[in-house]
Amino acid sequence: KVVRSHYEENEHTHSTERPCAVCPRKGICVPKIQCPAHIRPNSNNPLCHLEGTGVIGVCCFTGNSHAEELDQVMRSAALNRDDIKSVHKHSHKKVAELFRKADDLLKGNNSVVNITAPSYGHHLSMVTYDERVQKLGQGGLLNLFAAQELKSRQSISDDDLALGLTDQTDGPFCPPSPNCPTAASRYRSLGGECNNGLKATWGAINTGFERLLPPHYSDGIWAMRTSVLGLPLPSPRTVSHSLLLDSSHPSRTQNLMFMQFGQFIAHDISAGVIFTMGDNKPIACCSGDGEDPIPADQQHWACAPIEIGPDDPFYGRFQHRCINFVRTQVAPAADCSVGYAKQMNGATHYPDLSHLYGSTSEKLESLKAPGGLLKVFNDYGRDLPPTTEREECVTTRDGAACFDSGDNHANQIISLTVLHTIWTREHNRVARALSRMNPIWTEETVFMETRRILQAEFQHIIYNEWLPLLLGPQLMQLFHLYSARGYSSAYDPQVNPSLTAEFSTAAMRFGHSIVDGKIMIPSPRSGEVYETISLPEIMFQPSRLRLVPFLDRLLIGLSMQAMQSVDPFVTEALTHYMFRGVNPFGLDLAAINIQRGRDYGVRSYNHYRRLCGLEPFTDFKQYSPMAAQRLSSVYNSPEDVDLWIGGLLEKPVEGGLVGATFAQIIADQFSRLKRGDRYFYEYGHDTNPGAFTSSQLAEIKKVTFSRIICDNRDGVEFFTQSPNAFLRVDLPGNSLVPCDSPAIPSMDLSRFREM
Ligand code: HEM
Ligand SMILES: [Ca+2]
Repeated sequence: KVVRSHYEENEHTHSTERPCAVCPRKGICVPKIQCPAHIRPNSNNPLCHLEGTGVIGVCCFTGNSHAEELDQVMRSAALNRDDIKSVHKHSHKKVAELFRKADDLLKGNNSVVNITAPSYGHHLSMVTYDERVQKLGQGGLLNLFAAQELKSRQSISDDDLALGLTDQTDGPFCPPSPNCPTAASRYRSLGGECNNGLKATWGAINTGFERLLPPHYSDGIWAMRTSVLGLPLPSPRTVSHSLLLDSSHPSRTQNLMFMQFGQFIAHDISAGVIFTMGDNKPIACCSGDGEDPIPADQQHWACAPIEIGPDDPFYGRFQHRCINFVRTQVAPAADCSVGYAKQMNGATHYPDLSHLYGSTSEKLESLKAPGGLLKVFNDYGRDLPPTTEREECVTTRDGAACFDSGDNHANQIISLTVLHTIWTREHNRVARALSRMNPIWTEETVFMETRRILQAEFQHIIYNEWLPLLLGPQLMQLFHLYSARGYSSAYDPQVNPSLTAEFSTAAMRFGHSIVDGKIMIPSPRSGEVYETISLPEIMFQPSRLRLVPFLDRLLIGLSMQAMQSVDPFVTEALTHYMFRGVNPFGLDLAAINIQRGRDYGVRSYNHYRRLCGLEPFTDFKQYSPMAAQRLSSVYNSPEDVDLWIGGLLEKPVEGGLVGATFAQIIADQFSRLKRGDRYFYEYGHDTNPGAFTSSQLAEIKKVTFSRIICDNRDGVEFFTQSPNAFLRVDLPGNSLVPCDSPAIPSMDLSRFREM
């Protein structure tokens, strides 16, 4: 039988008979993206057939994961000791100088973002209160400047740098190693450390994003990318307003709950940590409200403000020439090595509900209530998340409320706050049931067992319900993402679960295209819209949650309203008005996404096409005529196109929502998060120290998101729910049914009674 590769039309026709089905030299046949080393010059990775699919992959010799293993072998000569010593000294001096300069800036009155400015909302979406970050961030810079200095002394080559210098373990800063218990804990650690028996920091909070491909920094280390033609890249704001229009294209299948759940997943696993002034104050890079960039010699060194052209169709009206943008902190490598910048993730990389429970014991303690419960704000008989005194909501007038969460970002948009509410209630529901069944358990046991069950429910919903709708059946199968029948045996201790820069700055941000600028709140009288809320009105303004019928109405509204499609159309709520508060303008999230990709040193779009085995677009004409015309009006070369933009222009994969490049970056990420997580809910006792019994696992696998909604909403006006919570209710087979319908099964918690 002759099969044609679906990845690369002209590549190769060959037979599924041996030897194509078998890799030489103990190579493993994997999708191309899982073997980044295959695109290196001189690499010789034979093509092969992926098991059972006829799809073409490559024979990979680098452990079926990152390019890392090979990098170590390829590292050239060791560095001279004296050289290193003087480099360390230089680096300490430079960091001390920078921080002194930043302190001086604080004395002026122009350096901190005003609390009423839209950029303050941006800051609140990213700020971390983890005290360890300050020192780690400085350490990251120390090691970074050491790399810069070594390079300027010509002690290391560009190739060495691109390969990450992973065996050079002599940077000026060494992060503290985690203290792992000798016997593995039954529960995940709060910060994600000690998951991998040998690599204790893999997937932990405050560690770096890994990457699929070596970075594109213009100095090889941290400076932001320029055009391949040596010119500056177009301003991200120009790209945004020239390419991304606001026009409604509702999805024919998915509802807004799919969107909202996506953001909820994103907040669990991905949270870039940006630089701040002392005391966590937001750095200002523009003067006033955004009139102009602050002159370079007076700017904070972490500033990379986005320039707005004088003829900007929106910001021009306000004579604005600048959008505030602060760069992401750099994480020191666990092995103290020096090298190019890897940005710091302020969330545990695993989907473990860290945004619900917090990632430090101090935070967790502040969220716990007696009886193994999570604290709530009991609002006239309804449980809402606990309120916070921190200034992070737009109004503080009487009756307003602002809520706490594990990650401090739950108020960003009210539909996100609603999901935090639902999961808080689910914790307390399960905890009460466990505690009734197991009266001898301590409060702590009740709490930790409940957390373990909720983490499993959440993972099950992601892999069983959410991802298949995003990626379509073929990639789900190719990347082994479907749930197993019983236990899964996919764990691989060689796989680094860490998020990739490409996933966080581009592929997973497909979600910004599916946001609708308005949320329709239905009235209990069927078919009528009671209220249409414009999105910027509910950013950092969650007080509506206190209105008794609101939570139920929003939940049903999210399931009835279509989400937007993944395409180059993004709502103005995000591109003009994000976090506007009381201002006539807000921020442009699209421009921020593009700048963030450049901040992380993510390569241009074509590199990832090649990585996925797709033909690169070397001529703008290879895009659709409309896109080609717009792209060529802003970019100097097709090799410059930003990954997030290129990805949004692709047409969706069969049965999924995103195009081939995003789909593969996302599939690769969730495959790592499964294979590289010893505590993944489907693993048995041979792998997982907190494994479920097979009958418990079978109960967990009955859980759907519709069940979680049914069990935890108020049930005041609406009593029905669609079986698939992420699909439109007008699809055949998904119309609203009562919550006790067999179409929405429940897990039997009696399986969790201790014998
Ligand atoms: C509901 C409206 C949403 C708003 C207002 C919003 C806003 C934001 C903001 C302000 C950032 C930080 C940008 C930066 O400085 O780099 C961000 C990052 C991000 N967003 Fe959204 N977002 C929304 C929905 C979504 C959805 C639906 C998804 C996914 C399905 C998503 C995925 C992400 C990801 C992956 C990041 C990167 C997080 C990080 O590592 O820092 N967002 N978003
Ligand atoms: Ca997490």
